[in-house]
Amino acid sequence: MAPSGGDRIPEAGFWDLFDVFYKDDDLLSFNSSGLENDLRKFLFGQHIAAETILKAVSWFMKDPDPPKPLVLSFHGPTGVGKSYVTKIIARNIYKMGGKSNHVHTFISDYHFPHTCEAETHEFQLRQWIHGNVSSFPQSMFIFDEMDKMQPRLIDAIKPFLDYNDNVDGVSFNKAIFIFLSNAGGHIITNVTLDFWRKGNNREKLQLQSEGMETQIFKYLFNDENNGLWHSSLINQHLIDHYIPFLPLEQKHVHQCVMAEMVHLNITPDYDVADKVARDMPFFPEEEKIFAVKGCKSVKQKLVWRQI
Ligand SMILES: Nc1ncnc2c1ncn2[C@@H]1O[C@H](COP(=O)(O)OP(=O)(O)OP(=O)(O)O)[C@@H](O)[C@H]1O
Repeated sequence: MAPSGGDRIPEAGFWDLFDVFYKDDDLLSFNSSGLENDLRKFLFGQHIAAETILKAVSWFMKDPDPPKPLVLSFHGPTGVGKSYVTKIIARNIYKMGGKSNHVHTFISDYHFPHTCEAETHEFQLRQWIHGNVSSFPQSMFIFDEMDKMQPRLIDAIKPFLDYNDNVDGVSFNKAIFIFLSNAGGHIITNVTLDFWRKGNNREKLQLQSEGMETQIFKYLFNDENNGLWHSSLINQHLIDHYIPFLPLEQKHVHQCVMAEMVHLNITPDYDVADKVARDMPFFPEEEKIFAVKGCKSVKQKLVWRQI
């Protein structure tokens, strides 16, 4: 009964009815090499994200007494694997992976559409998180379109993210919070493009290259149009890692097509994958180096070819 199932956040107290379902032990014994293998095998073209996520999640999962919950903020253009990687993380933590009752996904526009109901949403969101963590401390909360979230709601979850022994008798220090957004995506794209134009090997691009991490941080700190700016999450340093997802090139889209063929039980065909990848739109106008939609709609293109 997580919001990811398409349900609105229920009335306060509603989750008490489901307490019994949260008693099951859905946790896997965490193994960092399992996560490493999955990231290496299934996540294409995201060496910075893969490395940072592996270190952050492994360190956190192995700590028997973390001082605060793990808070990750994923940034990047569309279709480059931000949501996808949350599933990879989830399946290395929970037996039921992303379908676990302990993985809760909130989509700003869907779950919190009306500013006028902010007070109700704020209350329900707090209740939902508090209730779930009190039943299952290792819960995971994913906030999609975080930059569009009302600052008031972001501030509502702040006490859960901080260095607190407990909030109303519940410790949140074993929970994981992941924020997804396109905020800062243009900075990541520009840095990657500059790097490419200088003839550098993409894999040599690092979090600190061209001050990328600082640039993202500064942008979030200064851009009045994104919800994070208005909240105090950034200046109170409650986010542990800002993780950039790079724009994908044609070879990565090709890898996505090959993976999707396996997923769809189609015999993988390198040439067909090549055609599908080439058919996707690329930018900038002159060089056509990055996929406009990343690996989004690869599945639709493939299915379309099968009809
Ligand atoms: N780097 C990648 N490696 C492997 N598959 C990928 C990658 N990026 C995207 N995909 C595929 O494309 C689909 C769409 O990607 P995803 O939903 O993760 O994009 P996103 O970065 O969250 O985009 P948005 O910002 O628009 O929400 C995924 O389900 C996955 O199948």
